Amino acid sequence: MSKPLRMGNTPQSQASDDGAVSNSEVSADVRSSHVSANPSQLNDIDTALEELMTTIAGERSAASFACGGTIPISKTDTNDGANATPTSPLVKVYWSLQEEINARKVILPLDHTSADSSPAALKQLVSDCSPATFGRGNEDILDPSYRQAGKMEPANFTTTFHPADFRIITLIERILLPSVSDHTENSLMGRAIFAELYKLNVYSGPSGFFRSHVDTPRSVRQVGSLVVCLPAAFKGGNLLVRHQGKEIDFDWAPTSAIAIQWAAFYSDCSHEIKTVTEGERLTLTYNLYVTEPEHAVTVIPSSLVEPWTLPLYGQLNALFHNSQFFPNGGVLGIYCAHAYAHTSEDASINLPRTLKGSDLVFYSVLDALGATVEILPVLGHRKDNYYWDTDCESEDGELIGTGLHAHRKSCFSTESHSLNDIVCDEWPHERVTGITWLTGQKHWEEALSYIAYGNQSTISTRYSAAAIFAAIPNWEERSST
Ligand SMILES: O=C(O)CCC(=O)C(=O)O
Ligand SMILES: [Fe+2]
Repeated sequence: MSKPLRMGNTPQSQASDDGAVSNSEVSADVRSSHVSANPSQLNDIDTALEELMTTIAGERSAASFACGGTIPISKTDTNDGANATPTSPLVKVYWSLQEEINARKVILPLDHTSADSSPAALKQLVSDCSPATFGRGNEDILDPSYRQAGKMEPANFTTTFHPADFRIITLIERILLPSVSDHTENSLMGRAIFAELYKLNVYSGPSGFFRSHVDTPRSVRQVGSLVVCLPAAFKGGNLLVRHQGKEIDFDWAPTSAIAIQWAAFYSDCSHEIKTVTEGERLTLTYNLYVTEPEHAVTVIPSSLVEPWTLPLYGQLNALFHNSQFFPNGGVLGIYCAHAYAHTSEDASINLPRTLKGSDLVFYSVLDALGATVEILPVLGHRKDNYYWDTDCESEDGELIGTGLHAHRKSCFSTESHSLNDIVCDEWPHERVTGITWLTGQKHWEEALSYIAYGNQSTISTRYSAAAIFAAIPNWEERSST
């Protein structure tokens, strides 16, 4: 195989937001679906629906500038991820101001059963906070007419609550990340949200508040903020988040004593906290960053998982260092053990990024050892009609796609063309011999459909299996690296 391995095609970029719909397409359906209303109601509904369409189709979608949720506290349940509605155990906060040796502790919500769960413990935490400033330009300002709150730095406290345990970060990725950049960029780069704990804040009744502001971005990669409201009773203190003329009102007071509540929003949203009239509104704030784009081929960043820790590494490394193993180079192949939609439109975006289990290990280890690794489809030998063109199978070797092709639908028929010609024209491939296969085919996807001519015409389909190929350099090259 003379350097047959190359990366697949990059598909065309897609619409900027998932599910975006064109206004004109939807309007017709919408109008015909409310014929019994009176004309003025119709106008109102039409206007509302048009606004809705604009919201949904919006570039940086106004439909998804904020999101939030509630996690009830349960004294007995553990969060094992099995429940659809997860609950949180009591939240412990430990803190220590610099000179102190022993950490102090409060258990929330207060249930008065121990000193750690008493109002005095919470009061201690509040009094150990220092006045919270806010950013204006490049300065940190202390202005009680703009913000009345206490703060503690992450260096001085720790908590048993972690947003990732409740899949909050995953949800934020799914809701807010798609609008940060377009779909193709997000999928291609394997972007993720990273939450950095920024502050513990307390807004105390009867006068804690924070006037309308936009958070100061801590880096160009910051896309938003996450606020987690710990379970402690308070009244007032609504968080209002605004974006493009829309406002979301997070009213956490009614369940403040029995649940953790959270909100996340984009960095460019202005927001404010209304006055806390009673109690303590205790929050953890996090800066949300979008992670550095991963190089499309770096499936496992070796800075995060060292390839030598993967069990397959030892075996393959020994082979690489053996002069008898492929002295003149060669190609190892495994058919993927897991099913991937490798003939879907965005297959070449999603693979190899979404490889799993042994496929991921094989790919990463060989990549780390210096092989050229690629995922390509192999056309199956399935014969599903009488007029099968035997030419197609008479030659040696595998029909390997030149890239991860989307399922092709040919309008050619075997009445006028040989199947060989149809495959050659419609499914770009190379015929490759000499692959050392380590596994057999497991999963098939529709690769090429065409019109098969028999007693009557039918649509016939050939299937492909995704395989990982590793081109191993010859011994001379291997021994010199
Ligand atoms: O506590 C909140 O709800 C928001 C806090 C906030 O806006 C901030 O810390 O910048
Ligand atoms: Fe803020």
